[in-house]
Amino acid sequence: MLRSKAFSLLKPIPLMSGQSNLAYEFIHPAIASHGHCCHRRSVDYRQRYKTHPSSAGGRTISAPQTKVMAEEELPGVLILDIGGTHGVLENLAALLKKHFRLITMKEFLQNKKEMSKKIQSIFVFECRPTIDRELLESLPNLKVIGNSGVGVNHLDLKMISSFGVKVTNTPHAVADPTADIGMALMLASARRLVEGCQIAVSPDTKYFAVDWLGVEVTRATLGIIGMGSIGYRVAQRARAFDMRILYHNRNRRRKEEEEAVGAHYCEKMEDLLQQSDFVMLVVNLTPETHKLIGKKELGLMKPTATLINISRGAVIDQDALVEALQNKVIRAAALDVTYPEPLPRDHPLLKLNNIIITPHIGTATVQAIRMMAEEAITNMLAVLNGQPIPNHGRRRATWAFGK
Ligand SMILES: O=CC(=O)O
Repeated sequence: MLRSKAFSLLKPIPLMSGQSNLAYEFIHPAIASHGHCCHRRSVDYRQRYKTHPSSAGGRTISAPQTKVMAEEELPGVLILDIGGTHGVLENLAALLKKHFRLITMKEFLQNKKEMSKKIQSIFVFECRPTIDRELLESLPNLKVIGNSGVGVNHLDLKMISSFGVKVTNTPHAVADPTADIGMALMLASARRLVEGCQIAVSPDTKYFAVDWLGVEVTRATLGIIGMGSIGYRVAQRARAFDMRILYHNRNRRRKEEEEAVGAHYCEKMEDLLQQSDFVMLVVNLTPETHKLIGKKELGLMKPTATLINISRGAVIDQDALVEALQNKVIRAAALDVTYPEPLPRDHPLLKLNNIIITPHIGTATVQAIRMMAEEAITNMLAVLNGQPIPNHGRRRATWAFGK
């Protein structure tokens, strides 16, 4: 019961006009002024949630309890990689501060003896920083690492778990914006949007659209590899384009879920590759999915097909992709992820004209950054309070690795 109430905190609730909460601080003024976009209600977790239900917009929400803790009593969170010059990231720190005593890496290194005892959690923003054995050895009270983002391939889960530390991620916050980027890449590649922009601003005004024709997404076949919450959101969007939707996944979705988006299951990935006009990769990076798409798989795709990757770069064998694009084995590729990130400026992928590359921006939205932080905070506090992680263990589970 508590679990479902706590999870309801994660669902979008329309922001009321005049509502003063943290969610509001995180919205770009241009969006906030319209007052119609959906955001989750921000809750002060210093007020422990022994909850009573109330209703907002037909949904049950949990009202926080009253006790507010002093800063010194708050659990310490070490923050990694909150850099940048944007107000959004400062707001992120402000959001964490409402629930934790914030300790920056600089502060920790300056006063290791005192700080190391206070740190009970680590907040990881962006997937770049690594957490090594040495850091873990110096934090005797560490209980949880809250990863802000769904992919945790940058963390050594086995090593972290051996310290009795849990790792949580944020699949709910990332699903919609990442699915949006998948659709954006598919449409941009199909209609050669980037080339179009370049031509429109080039000094040569005599151009003919017939020289760079695109292909249509509407009624084409989309093959989704990886039908987790992001893949499913892609299918929901693709349905609006009357696309024929195929999917391949370790586990087949329930019949009602397939029917709701009109998706057909391909037990064999090969069948999906052979039939699809657009193949979208939405899997987690694991040893099983490392270089899942190589020369053989690219060879199975139609010469008119486009490969889109919104998961992790290493899911594709990039050398094989370069060769396939150079030899027109497939029509085009559109990647939000590569390895490494960014690619070296002389990388052969950057020299091709049948590719679009974006710099890993699947969750780079004002809303997603805030929602990821809130989801991570909810997870970290659940672990620290000895409570179940909201929605953990369901199909679209928040991961919680470790003992
Ligand atoms: O790449 C983004 C994420 O892992 O959420």
